[in-house]
Amino acid sequence: MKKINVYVLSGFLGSGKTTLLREFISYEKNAGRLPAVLMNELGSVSIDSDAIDKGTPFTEMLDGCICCTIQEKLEAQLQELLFNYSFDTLIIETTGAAHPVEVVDSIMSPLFADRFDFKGIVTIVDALRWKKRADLSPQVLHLLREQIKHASLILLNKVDLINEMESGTFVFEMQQLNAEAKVLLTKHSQINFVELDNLERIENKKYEPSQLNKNLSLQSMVYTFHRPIELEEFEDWLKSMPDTIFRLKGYILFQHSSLPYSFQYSYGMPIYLKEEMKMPLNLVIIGEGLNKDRIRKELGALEK
Ligand SMILES: Nc1nc2c(ncn2[C@@H]2O[C@H](COP(=O)(O)OP(=O)(O)OP(=O)(O)O)[C@@H](O)[C@H]2O)c(=O)[nH]1
Repeated sequence: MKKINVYVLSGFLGSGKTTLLREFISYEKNAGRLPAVLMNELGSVSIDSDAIDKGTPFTEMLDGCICCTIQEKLEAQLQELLFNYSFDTLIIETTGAAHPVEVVDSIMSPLFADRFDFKGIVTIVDALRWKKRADLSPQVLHLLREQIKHASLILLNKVDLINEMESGTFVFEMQQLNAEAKVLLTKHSQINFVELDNLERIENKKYEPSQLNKNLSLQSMVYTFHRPIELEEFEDWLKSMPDTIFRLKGYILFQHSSLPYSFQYSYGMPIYLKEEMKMPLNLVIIGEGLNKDRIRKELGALEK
């Protein structure tokens, strides 16, 4: 039986993993291969699954964060996929808060290691976040470095938001952390996917997941809107948010429109896209040491 090629997409919250995933799925299909997707999301409601078209085998692990049971859950998901579908490529999008090596350990489980050919970890780095990394807590910075260190291919993404000199410096910094991986400069995670055919697995690098998990206090919450809100008031709220809120995504209904907007926010960049149908008005919020009561109160006040 031909083995299934497995790729792990890693990278911090909002770096561009789902953007890459979408293109990767199309590339595989155009090459005549059937891809399957396993998504591991930090939030307890699904937002990114909209990126996957209906014909693609797909399984999702919600709230699958950095807890000690991640491997068990992942193994169950992998088994479910293998049992229910036949496919040629498996793309695993890890939560931005995950250590990619933990995910790789699950793929290597004796339960099905013979079915998989693990190709490597692709790590996407948000260039703007890297530029401002001094603002991050030591734990988050450590996670970012680990994601870079264990990659077979590194995409320094969002280069439209930095200048050329910064790009050069950052590539050098990535290479200092990981001399074996190739570093590509990308916009919207656009790459020549032939790069992925030539990936070489990088192994035997030390990592200490238990220590990482213990100290990292990333949390997520979901706020469900019941009424439309004012765009301007929402933007004021965004500006008042602490820097430790890293990522927002979901659907919001504004007073000026009868249909909701999909909303994405990472590193100071809000993006609104109008939807064509009604969506559940859930907003996923991810950050370090979230003050959930306060956030609920503030968003609640926008609904009045
Ligand atoms: N300016 C700019 N924005 C980008 C680029 N790539 C992605 N984005 C935007 O960044 C946001 C996050 O992108 P995603 O692909 O959803 O990131 P992700 O890593 O999957 O996010 P999580 O799943 O929450 O960790 C989206 O609004 C993208 O449109 C880029 O190269 N430049």
